[in-house]
Amino acid sequence: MCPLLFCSSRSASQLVCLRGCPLKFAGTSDPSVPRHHGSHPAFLGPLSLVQSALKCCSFSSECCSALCLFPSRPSLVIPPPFRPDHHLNEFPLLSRSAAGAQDIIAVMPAAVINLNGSSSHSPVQSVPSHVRSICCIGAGYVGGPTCSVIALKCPHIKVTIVDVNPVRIAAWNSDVLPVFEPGLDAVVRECRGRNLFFSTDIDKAIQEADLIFVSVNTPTKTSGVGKGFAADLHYVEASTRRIASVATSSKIIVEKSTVPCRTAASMRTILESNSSYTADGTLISFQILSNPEFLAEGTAIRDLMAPDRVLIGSLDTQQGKAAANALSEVYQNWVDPTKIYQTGLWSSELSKLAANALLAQRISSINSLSAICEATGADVDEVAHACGLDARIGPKFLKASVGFGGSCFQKDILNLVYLSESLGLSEVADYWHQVIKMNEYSKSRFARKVVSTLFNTITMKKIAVLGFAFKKDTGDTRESAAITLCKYFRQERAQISIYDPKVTTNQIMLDLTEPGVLDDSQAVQQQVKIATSMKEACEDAEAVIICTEWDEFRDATAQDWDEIYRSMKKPAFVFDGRGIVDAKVLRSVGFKVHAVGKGPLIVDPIWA
Ligand SMILES: NC(=O)C1=CN([C@@H]2O[C@H](COP(=O)(O)OP(=O)(O)OC[C@H]3O[C@@H](n4cnc5c(N)ncnc54)[C@H](O)[C@@H]3O)[C@@H](O)[C@H]2O)C=CC1
Ligand SMILES: O=C(O)[C@H]1O[C@H](OP(=O)(O)OP(=O)(O)OC[C@H]2O[C@@H](n3ccc(=O)[nH]c3=O)[C@H](O)[C@@H]2O)[C@H](O)[C@@H](O)[C@@H]1O
Repeated sequence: MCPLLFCSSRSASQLVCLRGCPLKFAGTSDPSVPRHHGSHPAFLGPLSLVQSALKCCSFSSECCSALCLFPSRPSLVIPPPFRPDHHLNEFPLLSRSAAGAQDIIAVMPAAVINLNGSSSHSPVQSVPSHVRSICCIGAGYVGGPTCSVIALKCPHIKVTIVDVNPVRIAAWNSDVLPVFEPGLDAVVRECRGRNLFFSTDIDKAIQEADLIFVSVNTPTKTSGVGKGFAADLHYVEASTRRIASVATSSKIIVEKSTVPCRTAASMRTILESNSSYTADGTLISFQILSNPEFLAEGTAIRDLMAPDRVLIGSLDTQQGKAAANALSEVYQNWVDPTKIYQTGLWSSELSKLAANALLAQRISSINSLSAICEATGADVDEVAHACGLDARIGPKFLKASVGFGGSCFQKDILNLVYLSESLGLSEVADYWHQVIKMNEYSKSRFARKVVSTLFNTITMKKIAVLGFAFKKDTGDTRESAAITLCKYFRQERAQISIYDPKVTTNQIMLDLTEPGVLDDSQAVQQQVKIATSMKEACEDAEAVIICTEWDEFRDATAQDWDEIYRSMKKPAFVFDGRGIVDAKVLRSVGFKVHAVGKGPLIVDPIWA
């Protein structure tokens, strides 16, 4: 006899198994069995029994369509959509075994959800066609500035930015914002308290919102499958599950985080598998959009105010398009409609990875050429300019450097490499991986040049590092080339003095300490000193290393450099990793200068 209980539809008295076995149904009088739309479960029992019953019974859309899980609390009812054509493995809760062996599973005779996400039985609440309230999950470098600008440009929309990190939220509510970004303070000052709010009350903000941006971090995985390459999506999944569990009305969910191609499908499965009903019994629904962010740090406000394009990916369905139009309407408050490009979901997701890969590829390309320039006497700036004059190539993003940094280029390319490998496209994976390898090479080549030039040893020598952020006009140090260089100098047992106008001492110390290495933080304290000015950093140093292109380094006068030169040990070297100083001026002051991508004959004869 089949051990599972079946209740044919709304009557607890008609007890019969789908295979016709006689059954007794004990569950319906049990107060812990939830009622859903007034219905009793079609199946009820522990997970393993439900699974075996699902295997042995043929399903019909009339009798059961949704699955409920109520492990410990009867109130935790999570009814995912179930299509009659679903294979058992597609049954989200069962295949991912969100349920434990002892959990009781009920299959409810509820709505039949078809492929388009609409219900053929229960009424479904559509997502809003106009946005009056926005929630942004993730108050980071992207969520904060992006939604602050939306609040500025859309005073009729209430924008609430939420985060699990109370310290971050407190900072957003203070006079010292957690993100340094030119122009951001003014935007936040104008909108905060008007239609812009920062909060840790995530559930309330979710419930109030018509549209939710998911703008959480998606770092490279550091363990498990795909370690070192794949994106860690657990923050995205946690946010999605939270939305599903607390939403009380239909919503547009927008992927703002950079994610691997087809992540929207996973989010959709989670949301649909866990969606609930409104107070009046209508099934709530979600439309998922991809709206990747293309802002660059340091110019975020400018990029957000006047974006090259706004990309919105949606499902090619009526509901999908309607949701995309609702988001487009938000942007049209300040963005020209011709700049808003609507695509399919997967194209939009992939375009973000592709754009970053193509940008980083240009930098690795010019950096590879800078090595040839240094070996031949060519000047990389001249080469870049000459190439960039070709309209097909264009002049931007061809500035040779010590190597690119930032939180995204490396992680997104590694993600693309992983995606290509997973698709069996190993040649494609190798191709993009080379962009990262070239970047690593650029950093190590530069570091080796410093050591070899300083007579093959920097042990106990003072090295001044100017700039620690990964680029100017940001306090962000993620993947900064300065970290790689300083770690290299630490291994060579140099004394390092660092000055950056925006990066805090704590952040620098944290970045330079090897995690898990005993006493390393003390060693860093002894080896690394933080200066409060460029001149202080350079005093008594043997070499100055320019890692970040801050304006104050570029704009230092001949007199400033002369003062620095006089305070340093001789010979005094400058290694310009950003190509920002005038080598001729510095040489006239007395420095030996090495600039990335400048041949020795042009810069200085010391390496000839
Ligand atoms: N930083 C940048 O310039 C750009 C980043 N992106 C992408 O945007 C996404 C976010 O990046 P960032 O803002 O730089 O990251 P971030 O690390 O600065 O901020 C992410 C925030 O999300 C919060 N968070 C994580 N899980 C949460 C949850 N379940 N509930 C509530 N809050 C949660 C974290 O506490 C953190 O404050 C990433 O996918 C990134 O690739 C895209 C374009 C530019
Ligand atoms: O997805 C992201 O996170 C973002 O990544 C980059 O923005 P970001 O990393 O903030 O800054 P970039 O200006 O792109 O600079 C990245 C790194 O490349 C270096 N770079 C840039 C340009 C160049 O010509 N040469 C060069 O070495 C910069 O100094 C920096 O270290 C992209 O430019 C953004 O469009 C994208 O949204």
